[in-house]
Amino acid sequence: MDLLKGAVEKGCQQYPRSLQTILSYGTAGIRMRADNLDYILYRMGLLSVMFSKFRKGQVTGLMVTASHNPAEDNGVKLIDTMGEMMPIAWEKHATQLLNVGDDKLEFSLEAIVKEEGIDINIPAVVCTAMDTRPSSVQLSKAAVDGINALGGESHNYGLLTTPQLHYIVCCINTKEQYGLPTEEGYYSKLTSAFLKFNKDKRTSKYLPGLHVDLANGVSAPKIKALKAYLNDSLEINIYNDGSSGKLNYECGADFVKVGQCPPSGIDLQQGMRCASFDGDGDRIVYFYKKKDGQFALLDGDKIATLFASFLSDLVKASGLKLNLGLVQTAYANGSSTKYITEIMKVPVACVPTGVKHLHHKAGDFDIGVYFEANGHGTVLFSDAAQKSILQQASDNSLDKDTREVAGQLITAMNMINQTVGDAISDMLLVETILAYRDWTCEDWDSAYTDLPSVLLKVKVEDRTIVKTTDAERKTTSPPGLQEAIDQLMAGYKFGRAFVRPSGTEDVMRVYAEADTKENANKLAYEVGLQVYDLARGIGDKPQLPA
Ligand SMILES: CC(=O)N[C@H]1[C@@H](OP(=O)(O)O)O[C@H](CO)[C@@H](O)[C@@H]1O
Repeated sequence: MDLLKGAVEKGCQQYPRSLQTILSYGTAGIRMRADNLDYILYRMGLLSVMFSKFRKGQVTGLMVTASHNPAEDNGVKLIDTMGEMMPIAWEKHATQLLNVGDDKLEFSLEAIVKEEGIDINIPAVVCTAMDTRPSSVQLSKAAVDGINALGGESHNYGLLTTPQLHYIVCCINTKEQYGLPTEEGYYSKLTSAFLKFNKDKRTSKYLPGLHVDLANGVSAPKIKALKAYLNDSLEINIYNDGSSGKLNYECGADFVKVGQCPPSGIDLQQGMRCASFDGDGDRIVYFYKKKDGQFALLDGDKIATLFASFLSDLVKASGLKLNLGLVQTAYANGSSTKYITEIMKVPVACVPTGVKHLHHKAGDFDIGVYFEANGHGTVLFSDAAQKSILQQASDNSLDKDTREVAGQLITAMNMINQTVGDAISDMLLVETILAYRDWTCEDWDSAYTDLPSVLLKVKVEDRTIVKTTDAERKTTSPPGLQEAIDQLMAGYKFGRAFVRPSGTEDVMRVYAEADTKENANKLAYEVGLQVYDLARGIGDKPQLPA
């Protein structure tokens, strides 16, 4: 294993492991806090080469991207696109490889080779990309050094959104069946579908103007590039483009969703249809001002129901027998789940937090729509579904209308980035559906009314003592916590609450919803106090949300 030895020796000299490191493989990839982050990227470079070899030379992707939390300046999120998404089974390797000391690195690599039966002589290819943080340049270099040190071929795509890198990796691995493996290929695939669907649109209520907050992140240059392909069929007004302002600070999807308010920079007026992306372009939420002047959020749940109802109408009209399902997490608003199951009659699955869980589950359906409430999601079409839709569209024995509906499904499929949740692609599909139905935001929002909900964070000594089950909706430890939550929930109309350790921050998250905002706040606060008391809280006790 000279190759391993060489890679380890070189790497440990140039990128020695930091002594102060906190690492975990959480909901969104590797979370890290260290004096020098470079060594982590170097090791991820090594791991992505291993993965490419494991996949018999298929291309792997490595995205250097920041946390959605602007307060965590020293925290970095690293997403391994690994073709589609890092398989959950490989997370243990990532955690292990990143946590061992320099002296154990070689041993750790050998263990992966052995356990996964990797042929080390197979050539490996890794595509890298990064977001706009100044540190990304240095971090990408370390990743590329790691890739090259293990004999991997690296292709650096520079600045991309996370979903763009996923798309490119997928195009390469499918031998361009999915599209052309370039940024231009990406814009061209998505926008051709958008223009095709919207070419005859005649709307009176829907107006093509959209106001988009880009979180001062990498989507800003990308949306500018996209606009050139849209021929003014969608007017996009850009805010928070990074020319001033800090990444995700007082802007972006997370800020808008959690704070239930517009981002800084947008002076929200009635009649404006707005959207907020997150920093690396994989989440989107919409918002607008209601007639009564209230701020209204159209979050991932609302986007999911919009997509599912649209696709389900098309499937019904096409006569195709395809099972369409929706995947959510415990954070989905109770009203959305009720609406989907009882009114739309679409099956719903609930999985643990983190897009990797939703993505995998969506594969159980012919058409699987998945979204986290925070706006992270997409739609997957099974191979069989794609085949039957394509067949139907070209079956001349069928009437023209039926063939046309199948054609519309194909166009929608081409607009969707099926590799991962993608703010750009989701935005194009939302706009298409609103135009198709000639809907305003109010029309879209009227499907169901969200129950008031609230999110709290509680600091605890050790968040790993809290264990959950039932897709994180119940705790099994510490003893007594679930019983306490059950009792509190019973005291509120439509009361629902759960707690789980965050996978991206060093906190416990508390979620509560109830019939009124005041009750949701009270329930979250009371549950927060129980977490503080029973799970060894530290620092200030939770406060009643304002
Ligand atoms: C309540 C919430 O929004 N949790 C987010 C957040 O994870 P936590 O494990 O809750 O810290 O970040 C993840 C990555 O972006 C995202 O997948 C997830 O939905």
